Amino acid sequence: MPPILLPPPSLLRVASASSPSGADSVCDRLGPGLCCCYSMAGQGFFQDIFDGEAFKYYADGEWKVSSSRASVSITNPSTLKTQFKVQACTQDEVNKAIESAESAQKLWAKTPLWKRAEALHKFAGILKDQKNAIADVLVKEIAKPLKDAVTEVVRSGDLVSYSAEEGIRLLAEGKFLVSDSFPGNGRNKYCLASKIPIGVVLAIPPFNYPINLAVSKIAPALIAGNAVVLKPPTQGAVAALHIVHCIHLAGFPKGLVAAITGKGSEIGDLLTMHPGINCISFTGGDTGIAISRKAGMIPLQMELGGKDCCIVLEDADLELAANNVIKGGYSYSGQRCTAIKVICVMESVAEELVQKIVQRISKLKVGMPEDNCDITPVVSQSSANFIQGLVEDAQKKGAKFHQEWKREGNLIWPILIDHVTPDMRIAWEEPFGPVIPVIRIKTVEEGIHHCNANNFALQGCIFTKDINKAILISNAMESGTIQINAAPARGPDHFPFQGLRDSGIGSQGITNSIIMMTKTKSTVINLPVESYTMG
Ligand SMILES: NC(=O)C1=CN([C@@H]2O[C@H](COP(=O)(O)OP(=O)(O)OC[C@H]3O[C@@H](n4cnc5c(N)ncnc54)[C@H](OP(=O)(O)O)[C@@H]3O)[C@@H](O)[C@H]2O)C=CC1
Ligand SMILES: O=C(O)[C@H](O)COP(=O)(O)O
Repeated sequence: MPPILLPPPSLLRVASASSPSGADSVCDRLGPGLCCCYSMAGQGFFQDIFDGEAFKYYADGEWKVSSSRASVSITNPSTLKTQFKVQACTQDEVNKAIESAESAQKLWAKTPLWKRAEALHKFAGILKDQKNAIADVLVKEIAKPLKDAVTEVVRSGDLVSYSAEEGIRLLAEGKFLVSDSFPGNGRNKYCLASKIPIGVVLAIPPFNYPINLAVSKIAPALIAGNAVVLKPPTQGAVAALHIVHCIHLAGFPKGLVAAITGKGSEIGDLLTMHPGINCISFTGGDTGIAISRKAGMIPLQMELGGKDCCIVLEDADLELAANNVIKGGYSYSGQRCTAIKVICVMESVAEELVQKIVQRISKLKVGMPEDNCDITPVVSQSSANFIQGLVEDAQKKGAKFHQEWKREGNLIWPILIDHVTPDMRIAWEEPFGPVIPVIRIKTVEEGIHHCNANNFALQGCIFTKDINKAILISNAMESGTIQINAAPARGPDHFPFQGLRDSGIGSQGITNSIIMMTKTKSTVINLPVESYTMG
């Protein structure tokens, strides 16, 4: 079926002043059903991945339609209409994809490192060439602001190339050990230890970075000689399928990479408990905790939720702190695990900081992702309802609001909730939305305590001009990463990135991911007599 070509967005939407969401857009006038919204998804370069109704899944080097004849609908968070459909894959299709990945991996493990790197560089190049088409999908699928969507694709291409280069160096090295360093031994044993592939890696990224958090698993896995089975988030699946097409065109061996679509709640256990899976790399919510209890004897890499605590001291640069709260707390409408999720500010400077943040919030552009607004609709109605629940709880318990609560569909206007107390849910829970609580503290220890009392322990940050104090506080904050004088962030993507307690297992970042997706093999040479290499 030829791709449907639609006029550009400007002809489709008429945003009225009162409702920036363009409530009277052509899509609405056309009534319920598949949104007419313009999209480059599955067209031109990507037409092979689309069957005219639903996007295909990818296995054994081919784009396929599921025998289930069923599909999963994906709702555009901005229009609340079905935007895309993907295959609901069957158990048999999952099994076949994993079998094909297992056999392809055996050959891939014998592919020279430079050839693996060459294929990854080719993938990165195609991905970056297609940044606009893929960014357009992110806008429609997860309401990511267009500028951030393009950034995510480019950043992902860079991550793939960096993984290729890092892998060539890292995996070219092993260890050579001699036996006499251990008491009682002479030098008659040589040990050659090297990193070898782990097998088939199951990659499960979340909705908020369906491209970057997919390649952050795929690229390290591939350079390390593994196969990859990708289970993309339902919302974000079409964007993920677009990058899989870039992998397909880069010429990786048939079957080495598979992309299985379907609701995590329906096929998730089949994948995570499958005997053919040798490692799981997961990013998302507490689903990861459930998975860690079901998975077998395999390595797990988990990056879960966060309640990143921002501690502001009396000597802080409050302009800097306020700027970072805006960038670090409200970008992508707070839907980042590393977003600032609670501010603990010394009460002597609290009023001044709050006013600076309030003034900056008033300048944030609220509206649609196509228009590059700062605050766009959150990913789903259930997410918006959850956020509203936390806000209402705080309101009921006496928190002070500096902005009116305002919501239109999934679009939530940014708010700062002040004088938050520990009895309020928002002091502890992760809204994953554009709402930030402020707790006024009398001592730094109160801030550190609040940070450490949470089940989450992903990142945190401190604003102070006293570097010695910053280090001491950072040491006391039990989180995976502490940023000093900047907002939490995962990037740059080669930095180690890890969550403690309920925020994760293991460590990401390109190098740590490559290492985690390998295992060690030792070969010991036993000499008939001791032998010392002489100069
Ligand atoms: N650490 C982080 O970066 C992120 C944290 N989060 C946190 O998680 C919360 C929920 O977000 P959400 O994206 O729904 O996170 P989920 O944990 O529900 O989903 C993450 C991924 O896991 C898949 N999944 C769901 N159930 C299973 C299962 N039983 N077995 C295997 N995979 C499964 C999902 O697929 P499917 O979409 O089909 O369900 C998705 O691909 C957020 O509000 C936030 O608190 C969310 C995103 C990123
Ligand atoms: O899981 C997330 O939300 C991302 O890891 C955050 O990445 P960022 O800090 O680079 O936005």
